[in-house]
Order: sequence, then C-alpha cells, then structure tokens
Amino acid sequence: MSQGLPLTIRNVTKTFHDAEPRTVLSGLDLDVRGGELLALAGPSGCGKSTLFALLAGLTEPTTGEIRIGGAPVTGPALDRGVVVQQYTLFLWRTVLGNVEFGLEGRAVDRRERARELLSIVGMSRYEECYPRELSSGGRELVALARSLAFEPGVLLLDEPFTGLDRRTREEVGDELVRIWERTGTTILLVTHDVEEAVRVGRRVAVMTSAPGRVKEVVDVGTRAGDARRHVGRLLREQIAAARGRKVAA
Ligand SMILES: Nc1ncnc2c1ncn2[C@@H]1O[C@H](COP(=O)(O)OP(=O)(O)OP(=O)(O)O)[C@@H](O)[C@H]1O
Repeated sequence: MSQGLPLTIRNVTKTFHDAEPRTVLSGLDLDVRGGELLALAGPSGCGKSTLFALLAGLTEPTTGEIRIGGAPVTGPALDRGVVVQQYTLFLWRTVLGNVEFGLEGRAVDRRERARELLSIVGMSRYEECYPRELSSGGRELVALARSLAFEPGVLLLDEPFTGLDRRTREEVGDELVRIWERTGTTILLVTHDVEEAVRVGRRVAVMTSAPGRVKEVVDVGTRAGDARRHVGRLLREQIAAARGRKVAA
C-alpha cells in the first residue's frame, strides 16, 4: 500500500473578493503527520469546506502555503485521493467494476487488486452487486475502496458520512479506522460532529469560528471520554464567540 505523506499547512489565509472582501481563513497552521488519521472539527461556517478545496488543489490560498509530502499543492492531483461526501459511483457498473475504474491505466492485475481493496473495506461479498442494491453505508465504503485504488499519499474526506443515520455512521467510521490501520495512508477527516471526530480521529484539530484557524490539536489516545469533553467545550466556546460577534454587529 501507499506510504502516507505528511501534510503541512502554513499560515494560510483565504479571502474571497465578492462585493466586499471577506476573509474566511486567517493564519491557519496545521501539521498532519505521514500515516496519521486526524479529524478536523469546527463550527458551521468556520471555513472547513474552504480549507478542503485548498487542500484538494481546487482553489489557491490568498497567502500561505500547503505542502503534501514536501511538495507545494498547485492543482488537483490523484495522489491526494479526494473523496467528497457526494460519492459518485457509476450506477451501471458493479461494485467490482467501480473499484476497477480507479485502477485504469495501472500496470496491475486490476481484478485481483480491486478484490483486494474490497476486502480491505469489508465489501468483498458485494462485488457483483450494483450500487442501488447497497445500503448508503455500503456505497460509502465502495467509494472509499475506489479512492484507495489511486494509492493516495493523503486521503481527504469532507464530511463523508453526512446523510447516514447515527448507527451506520458509527459503523462506517469504525471501518474507516480499520482501513487506515490496514493501509497506512494519511487521512484527514473533516467533520462538524464531535462524537465522530473523537471516535475516528487519533488527534482532533479544532477550528475557531470564522475567520477559521486551528485553535488547538487534541490527542485522543486512550482517554476518549476526556478528549470528547474537551473538544466539545472548545467547539461550544467557538459557537458562542460567533454568536457574540453576530449580536454585537
Ligand atoms: N466562493 C465563495 N465566495 C464567497 N464566500 C464564500 C465562498 N465559499 C465560501 N464562502 C463563505 O465562507 C464561509 C465559510 O464557508 P465554508 O463552507 O468553508 O464553511 P464550513 O465550515 O464548511 O461550513 P459548514 O460546516 O456549514 O459546511 C461562509 O460564510 C461562506 O459563505
């Protein structure tokens, strides 16, 4: 499997120039270690999706720098293996066919490799099914298998489990941890859900409300209960701060 690459975000600012300039991210620093599973949590509107677009190379920072494996991000690249929450499986292809698609152009036995990837995400027995025959959690796992086919150095997941019910969400989240353990890929999971951030992330970076930057990086370790309370408190403070600013304005 691929070697997980480190991701470095240095002093990133993003200002949108609409009718008037609007700074959404300001002085954001974050280090994701190679092979780490880090969750990025923040209140609604703090700029998580904006940051995700920068990491995916879809837009550029106004100032600052983003590096993956030491190389600056200058545009979209498959080695970053981006999975967005609106997974797009090909409805006319079987599960196996969908994963094989991620392997096109590779000098590998595509069928064998696709089967290996389905086994990694625990979906082997559905290989002949079509996406419509799967549960929404199952479709998410197949989308993950297809992203892993690109052997991403960093896998970016922007709220991938939105739309799943709580229980399925937990199951797919736990499966994501197992996938990460089996692959060694660096994973950045963007979420607004404290429970999910602490359950899945080995560390949790908490963002401030807009303009967003990283307020604190919390180690989850073996003290998940403490981490959950701490992350929850940090997020509540940020939400209150945002409301305070709105009331004042
Ligand atoms: N292209 C754009 N032009 C102008 N403003 C934008 C643009 N994209 C996002 N914004 C603004 O930036 C702010 C942050 O948005 P963003 O979607 O990044 O936050 P978020 O943390 O992902 O929110 P949520 O958790 O609600 O999805 C919002 O106020 C949004 O209106």
